[in-house]
Amino acid sequence: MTDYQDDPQASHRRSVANQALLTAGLKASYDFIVCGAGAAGSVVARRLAENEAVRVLLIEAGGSDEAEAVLDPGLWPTNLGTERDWGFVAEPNPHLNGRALPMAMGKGLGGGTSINVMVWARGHRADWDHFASESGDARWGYDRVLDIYRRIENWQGAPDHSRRGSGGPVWVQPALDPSSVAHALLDAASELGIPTFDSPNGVMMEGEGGAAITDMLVRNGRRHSLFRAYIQPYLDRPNLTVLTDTTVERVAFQGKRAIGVEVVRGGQRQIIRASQEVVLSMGAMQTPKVLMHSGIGDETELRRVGIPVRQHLPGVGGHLQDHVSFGCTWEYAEPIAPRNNGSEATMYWKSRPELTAPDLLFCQVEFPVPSERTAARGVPEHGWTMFAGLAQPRSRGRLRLMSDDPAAPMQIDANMLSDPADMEAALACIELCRELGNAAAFRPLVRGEAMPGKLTGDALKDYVRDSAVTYWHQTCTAKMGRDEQSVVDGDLRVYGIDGLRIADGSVMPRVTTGNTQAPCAIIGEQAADRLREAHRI
Ligand SMILES: Cc1cc2nc3c(=O)[nH]c(=O)nc-3n(C[C@H](O)[C@H](O)[C@H](O)COP(=O)(O)OP(=O)(O)OC[C@H]3O[C@@H](n4cnc5c(N)ncnc54)[C@H](O)[C@@H]3O)c2cc1C
Repeated sequence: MTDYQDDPQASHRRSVANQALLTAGLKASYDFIVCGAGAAGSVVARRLAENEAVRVLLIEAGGSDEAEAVLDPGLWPTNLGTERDWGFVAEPNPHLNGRALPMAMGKGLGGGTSINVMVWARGHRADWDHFASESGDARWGYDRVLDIYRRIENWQGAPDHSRRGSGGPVWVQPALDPSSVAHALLDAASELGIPTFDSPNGVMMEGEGGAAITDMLVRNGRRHSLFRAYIQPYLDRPNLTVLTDTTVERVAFQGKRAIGVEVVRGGQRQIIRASQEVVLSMGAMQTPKVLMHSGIGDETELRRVGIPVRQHLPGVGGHLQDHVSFGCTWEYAEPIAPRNNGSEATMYWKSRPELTAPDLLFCQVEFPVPSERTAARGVPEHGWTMFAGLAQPRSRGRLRLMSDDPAAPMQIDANMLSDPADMEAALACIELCRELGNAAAFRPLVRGEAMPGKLTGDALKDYVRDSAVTYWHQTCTAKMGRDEQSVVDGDLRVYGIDGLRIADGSVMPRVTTGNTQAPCAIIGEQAADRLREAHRI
């Protein structure tokens, strides 16, 4: 293995030549096939390929990540709506005044981690303990997960030996030299009696929450996606083939055993076999879609679109969760240029004092981020937005096939704010945002609040419905657990099927409290551990 950072040009040349050779001589069979080179898929493929005797194929529908829009941390918004975004759109939602929300997800090497905001957020202790109790497997519990985080991180901030590691592949750094507006957020939190911490990824997420400067995946001023962290240093290996621009349509079977995948590449359909296992890591929209096209899902739903049933699993495509977010915006007194990724301070807090863990999630954005509806209310030219969301929403959505054609889009019923408890939490969230943004700490920096302003009753509820957008944290559509709605067990094996596991955001029993790429890395690590154990590799 070469360290890509030490000699990037030579490594790059070697990697390109190696991958050209491997993909030109694509084999009919590999030991393991990992579908999707996003957050979790990159981790699984790398860990399997660490054993030189194991032949791994990593398949990705999108293309290269070598683009300034990917690598420059400040350019992340410019990827939305491009070929690097799947461009999903949810159904019109009556709880959002009939709005149909765009639900971007990353397409290309790195998946979401090549177009996201780079925030590194580990999830709360309670999330991981919930995963353990749902799966009945203590290895999903917080203490074990903390060990994995220590193993995978290359932490660049203040030492915290009991919680942070420094020898792993994932370079994590606190925002370097953050903007005055990020410091103001921490000061405003203190004014309200909310504790502040050195990092959002230490003790802060073991209790009630707090505020901190953001940890991010940025190295030497460039995006450090999980593909770059895990796969890039292995691209020159003979046992890891990375196949881009290739779409997995179905899993191939012999009876109830997965024996490979059916893919479309350059307009041609072909089957590539896996002698050991197939791992689905295509994200919370595409993994359930491929499962359903493979005959794994709710039998009534499958029959409705004419797909023969291989395994009845009613939870496939159900339980869709996401962090719904509402933007509150302040106008700057004088323009302040965004720094780093433009989101350098974060906060987690509670909508009700009796809660023991945060249910609200705040990422400060150093430019205005209105929804398409609230844009009409007047957006300042220069300002900042509190991107404030529900960290533990109760509403659940559902994905449905509209046809037996894998190329056809799905019906995405995101169903945000359908549970009345979510509206209550949203109102508390906006109230807290306004207290923060109007606190004394911000006064030297802002001219005033641009939106929502002092609204009450139905007008405030209307603001919630008009401003709601996705945090891009789609998860839970093939959940891990032991009830009849569960799709995978604690070892991430698909119930009723041999040789098929899922490793991505879709297996979460509930969305984690915070941004989701770090938890997806953990899911990838857990999958790899179980695979290595099962196959003694
Ligand atoms: C705009 C945006 C901003 C975000 N900001 C943050 C943030 O700051 N911090 C954070 O923690 N999280 C953030 N997220 C969320 C985070 O990136 C995702 O939760 C995470 O990437 C999900 O990981 P995953 O492994 O489930 O799937 P993904 O990373 O989405 O990877 C799935 C991969 O599978 C590929 N694929 C899909 N279908 C097929 C197919 N049929 N055949 C072959 N390949 C296929 C996709 O192209 C993709 O590369 C953001 C997401 C977006 C879109």
